[in-house]
Amino acid sequence: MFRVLITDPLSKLGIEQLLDATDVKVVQKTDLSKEELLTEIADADALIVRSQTQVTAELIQHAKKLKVIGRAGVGVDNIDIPAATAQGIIVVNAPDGNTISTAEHTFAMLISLARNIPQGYRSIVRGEWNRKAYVGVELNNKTLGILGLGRIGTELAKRARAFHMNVMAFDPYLTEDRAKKIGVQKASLDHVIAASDFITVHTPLTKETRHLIDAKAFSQMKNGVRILNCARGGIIDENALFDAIQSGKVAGAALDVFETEPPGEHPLFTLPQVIATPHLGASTREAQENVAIDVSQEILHILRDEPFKNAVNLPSIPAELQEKLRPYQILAERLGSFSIQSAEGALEEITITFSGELAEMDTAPLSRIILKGTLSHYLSDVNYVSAPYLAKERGIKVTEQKTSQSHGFTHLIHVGIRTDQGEFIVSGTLLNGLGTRIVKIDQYPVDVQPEGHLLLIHHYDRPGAIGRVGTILGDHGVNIATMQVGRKNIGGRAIMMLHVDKQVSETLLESLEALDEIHRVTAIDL
Ligand SMILES: NC(=O)C1=CN([C@@H]2O[C@H](COP(=O)(O)OP(=O)(O)OC[C@H]3O[C@@H](n4cnc5c(N)ncnc54)[C@H](O)[C@@H]3O)[C@@H](O)[C@H]2O)C=CC1
Ligand SMILES: O=C(O)CCC(=O)C(=O)O
Repeated sequence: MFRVLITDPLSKLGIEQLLDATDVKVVQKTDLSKEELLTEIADADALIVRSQTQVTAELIQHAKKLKVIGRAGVGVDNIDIPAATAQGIIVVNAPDGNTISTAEHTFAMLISLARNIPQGYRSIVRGEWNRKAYVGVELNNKTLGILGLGRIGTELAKRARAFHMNVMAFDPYLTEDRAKKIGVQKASLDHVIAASDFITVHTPLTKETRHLIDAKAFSQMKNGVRILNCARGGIIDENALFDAIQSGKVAGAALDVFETEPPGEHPLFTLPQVIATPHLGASTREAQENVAIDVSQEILHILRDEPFKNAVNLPSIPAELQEKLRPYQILAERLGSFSIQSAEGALEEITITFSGELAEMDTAPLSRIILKGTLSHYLSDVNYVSAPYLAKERGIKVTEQKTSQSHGFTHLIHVGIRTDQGEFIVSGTLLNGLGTRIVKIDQYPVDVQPEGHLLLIHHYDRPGAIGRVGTILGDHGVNIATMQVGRKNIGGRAIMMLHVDKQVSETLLESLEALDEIHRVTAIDL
């Protein structure tokens, strides 16, 4: 039974599939203290949050069983992604469900800002009738500058175009083609900042976007510019905004998000030019249902080991590709494990080569699995989320390459290991109907099923060597299930690959290594 902990309010309808699942126990506890949260997380398999719960490295450390953190929404800046990745926890979000609601909210803020609607309302309910104080501006023919033309920025642009605004956008990933399709002018950051009557930000909050709009940016803007932030507090420097409004440079600002939430009695609220909402961008019935449905679905897929799509700390893999790669997973993991157990010395580099039909596919997920297989030999709790991170942290170079040459096989995976003591390479394939096979160890062709207890023996090709190995194994009560011998030339170096029925002892390995014709014996357990 999977325990799914939900610590922020979520749509009940949206989480119905979790509540109905017979393999899931849903625990919904909001407004938990830090201590309560640390206790609750200890035995949770999945955690679902919105933006309130701060998923810190400390919280993640207390999560002993956690496989997945689900964010019912877009922004994951309340989740310590590197800490989750290091601990092998998948982070998923619901990127599409609240796009329309947030774009509509931003548009509502845009009109409210242009026409002083909140200020007018506040005045009239105070009993005033002050029409002169709240004269606004039209949107028609004005320039809207959008920083970040992703999902929300794009939907906002469409709405602004319908109001006959000129829309200008800066986004590092915006192509001329896409800009044309959406009907916006692609421009540099400086140009958008200098030419817009309204500027709205729709980027995530990252190191690069923190204070994207600062005092210098304000100084480059048109006089009387109006600013909107319905993305994340911190993208706009709030102190600089305060100064820019006071100096008259900025005519008004509409804010849905704040550097600290809740913002309390914020100095910006003392300025009549500022209108604000308490992070309501995604607060519609529809958006909340959508994101809860999406994130619940992803959580179920991950817990049940099924294909999923919206991982933030893993490259997204289309379900169709996941299905295609699935048969290779066992081979990949076993090759990773085999290679590291066979090599001697401290691991420095892993080179993974995909050949034949695999060279045509996106094999990055298989590389992660191979890496997991390799690193698991040294480290506990490695999974395919944390494996690349852990390799990098330890200075292990990982290279993936592809070649069309598959030496008569439809596909091959080669795993090359370089340690401080030498190099080792193993190649494997999936034989139609016959399962996984190791087909080459270093330069020796073999045909070995990568499973169970194996003995890899490097020896010199001399008469009697095989017999003596058999005798020693027999003396230690170890039965040989299969045996393969590979050599390059008569009397030269050779290998024996044995499947044995049980794990072998250190004493047995030492007895084998004591034989003259043997120079190395490695026990491998897969
Ligand atoms: N107020 C609210 O309730 C909500 C706020 N949000 C916020 O809105 C943000 C945007 O959401 P989506 O449009 O769904 O995300 P998205 O990922 O579709 O779009 C973000 C865009 O920002 C661009 N970008 C990244 N760095 C940039 C930079 N330095 N300069 C210019 N552009 C940059 C990206 O290329 C991307 O196109 C989210 O990250 C989230 O923080 C999202 C939903 C609700
Ligand atoms: O959960 C919420 O209401 C906040 C939505 C949001 O900010 C996001 O999806 O990034």
